[in-house]
Amino acid sequence: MLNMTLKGQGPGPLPPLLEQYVELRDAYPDYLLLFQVGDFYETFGEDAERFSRALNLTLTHKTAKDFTTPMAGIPVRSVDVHLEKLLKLGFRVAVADQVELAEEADKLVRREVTQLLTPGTVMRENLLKPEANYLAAISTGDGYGLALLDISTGEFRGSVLYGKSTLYDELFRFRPAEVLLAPELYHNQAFLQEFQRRFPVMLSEEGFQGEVGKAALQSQFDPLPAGLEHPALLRSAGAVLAYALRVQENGLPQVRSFVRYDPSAFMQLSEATLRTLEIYEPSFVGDRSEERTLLGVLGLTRTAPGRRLLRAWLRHPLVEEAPLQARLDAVETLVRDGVMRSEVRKILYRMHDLERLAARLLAGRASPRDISALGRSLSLLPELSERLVGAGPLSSVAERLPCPVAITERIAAALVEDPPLKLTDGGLIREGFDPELDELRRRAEEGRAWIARLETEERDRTGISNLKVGYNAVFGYYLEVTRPHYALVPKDWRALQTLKDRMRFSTPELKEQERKILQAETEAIKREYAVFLQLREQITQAADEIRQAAQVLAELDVYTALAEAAVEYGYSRPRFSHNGTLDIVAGRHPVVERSTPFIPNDLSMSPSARLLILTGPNMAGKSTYLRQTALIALLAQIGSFVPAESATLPLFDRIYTRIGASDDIAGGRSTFMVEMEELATILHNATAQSLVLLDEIGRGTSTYDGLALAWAACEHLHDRVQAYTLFATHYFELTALPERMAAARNAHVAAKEEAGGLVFYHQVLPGPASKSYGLEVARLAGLPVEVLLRAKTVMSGLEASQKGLSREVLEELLELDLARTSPLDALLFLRKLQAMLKGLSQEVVEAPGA
Ligand SMILES: Nc1ncnc2c1ncn2[C@@H]1O[C@H](COP(=O)(O)OP(=O)(O)OP(=O)(O)O)[C@@H](O)[C@H]1O
Repeated sequence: MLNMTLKGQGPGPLPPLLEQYVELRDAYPDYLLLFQVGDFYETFGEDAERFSRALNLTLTHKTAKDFTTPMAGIPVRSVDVHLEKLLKLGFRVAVADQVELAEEADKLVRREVTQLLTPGTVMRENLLKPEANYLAAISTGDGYGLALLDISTGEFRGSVLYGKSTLYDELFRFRPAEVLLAPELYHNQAFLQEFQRRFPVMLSEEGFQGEVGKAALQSQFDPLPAGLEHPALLRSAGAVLAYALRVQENGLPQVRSFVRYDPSAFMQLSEATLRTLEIYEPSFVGDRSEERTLLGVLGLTRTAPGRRLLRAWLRHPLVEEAPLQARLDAVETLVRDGVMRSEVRKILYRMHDLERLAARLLAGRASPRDISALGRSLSLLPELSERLVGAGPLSSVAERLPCPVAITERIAAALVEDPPLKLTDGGLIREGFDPELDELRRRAEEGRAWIARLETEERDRTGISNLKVGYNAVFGYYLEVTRPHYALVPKDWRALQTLKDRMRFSTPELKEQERKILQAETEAIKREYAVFLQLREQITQAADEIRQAAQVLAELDVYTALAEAAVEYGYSRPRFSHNGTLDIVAGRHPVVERSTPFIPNDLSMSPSARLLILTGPNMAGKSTYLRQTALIALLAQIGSFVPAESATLPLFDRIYTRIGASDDIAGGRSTFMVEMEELATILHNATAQSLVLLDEIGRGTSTYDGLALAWAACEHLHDRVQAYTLFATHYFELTALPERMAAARNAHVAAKEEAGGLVFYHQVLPGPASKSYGLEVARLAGLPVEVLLRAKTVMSGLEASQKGLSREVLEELLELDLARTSPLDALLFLRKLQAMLKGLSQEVVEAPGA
């Protein structure tokens, strides 16, 4: 239903311009309408207020007779910068352009919505980052159906996920730019709130209406792709497609297939793990620089598809050895052959984003520049292929790399070196490519030559020594004569224009030549357009080959980047053990070592030594040690070399981390609650093939609760789950675990108190730490001396009071006068003491198994 109102004031009716605005705005209720008025895109009323707030623009007012309303606008020429910001802020934008020229001053020109833009369906290159840009849809019914579509490449995939946390983990890996929620989720307040908190992106329930999804799928695919049998997945895939088709009215020919994938076929990494390991972004909120992330260190790819693929590999590490060894073989070849590596990297550097070029080609949106870039990129393939042939494991890459020579040559023959952006301006097709075009150009050239000759010929004929032939847009070609020569002007010249000291003339022959030139030029432009479309059509036939080339190149790019990192940072090839041995010699943290001189550390584990209790002062490097172990395992399982002198690892099915405080105040969950929820997930889901890293579990609650929980969690992981567990803790009581558990070991990070204060060695050694250095670290951090002294006193008090409790018992004993105690009294007294001790032991350490 239309809502023909606009926030404003005044008794009068809406002026016609605003009426037109409101009509268009109401036709796209969920979009911010940018309404072209001459050189500006304007917004009015509430939208103007929203728009100006979002982009920090000045809010003005549109005032007409008896009516005034808020107005905010941006210049048409800088619209892209603003669109980018709006999309990032999660706006959907409809752009309404003037579609006719304003002939009379007060006539209302026609305007139409010419573009719809939403964060998840952007196709225009200048509004996209190199990373994948996903639109996701989620629905329910025997699990969650998750569909993901990146229309900039045509990637379309989906999965069925069981459990909300699995869904969140998966979404966190893909980071969609926009999400469509089925009504049952969109109208579930609790779900919606939680979802919005986790994924602050554009959300709506669009695409799920009635049968639109099914219809969209049927129009896109015939028959429906396999994998869409699951009802929830079918609904989500339909919704994504229907929504994208609504925005991209010319269809989505680049979307040619659907892949259903199973996340359990890959190593599982929870959202918390991806965050704490700082794979994509630093967890420290004040620092958003990518350098502090794994991707920042490893991201030495040279092409956009390579960059996307590396992200995809990090998202889904493998759990099978054979494909990992194949990746590692490829990386190793490039590690060993530095010359080849640098040559390949040089070639890759010159490649354009073939994946997106192919998508634009299929979507009929490739510009002359796109085709030219495509041609230049494809022309590098033979050289690259040649370089890889015979290069051991890389030969298979060369074999899979298509070389569409005919297309490459055709582009080179057809397009000029540096074609214009617009295809309607001409000047894009080379001489000699199309005879008809050549003929038209020859005709225009002939006319121009005739005119060039005219100047000298007419000078000679008339005796006007400074006669000039000129051109302007109003009169076309003219002959120009200055005042002193007016008398020499022939009779048959027609005056066009009189200026102060000169006159301009035309002749029938000149007009005729001009007409010929103009006609030939116009036809040439038309012909060029037709030739270009034909060329584009022919190249589109090769889109699949181009796509395949893009994929193979992306893979090669990732291998080369990983090899470059391996050489640059001194990584080694990991080995996978079959007997469960984990043996890391001189392991390092790949990110921390980039900014600090790093002390490498070893780690040895096996099924018979699978729980490591790690103690040591704060700041010693416990978390770093835990994280580096996880990162080494993760890198090994994407097929990368690892930061260690040598590393042998089992293939892990999951990596779980519970490191660092992460509270969720907005979500109403305390630090402790978040910690316990994450611990619960780990204890429920970890297996004997999982790597579990726990840092100071239980510190968010009272010491005894915390210790008891930590103890019980360790026992569970050791006895039941039997996962590889690294447990960093400040509870010294836990160092007693190895005495009770066969596969538990102690290790500590060395530090020593010296005259100048605490010295950290960052060295991991066997056995428990000797003492806690909490107060010492607090002193290093600059706590006021009074507070430190008081803390010391309190600590001695606490220690004494722990002992004191048992002293209470002793004092009772001492006070007992044995001479006056009957046997019955003695018995009763003993019972009292026992009760006291029982109360005490319950309160202090009721260590399980103690
Ligand atoms: N092996 C190492 N070599 C060099 N520097 C290190 C090493 N390990 C840690 N560090 C440095 O020490 C700092 C503290 O490390 P980390 O946070 O791992 O300590 P921690 O023992 O977990 O402390 P806390 O118990 O307070 O959490 C890091 O920021 C890092 O710069």
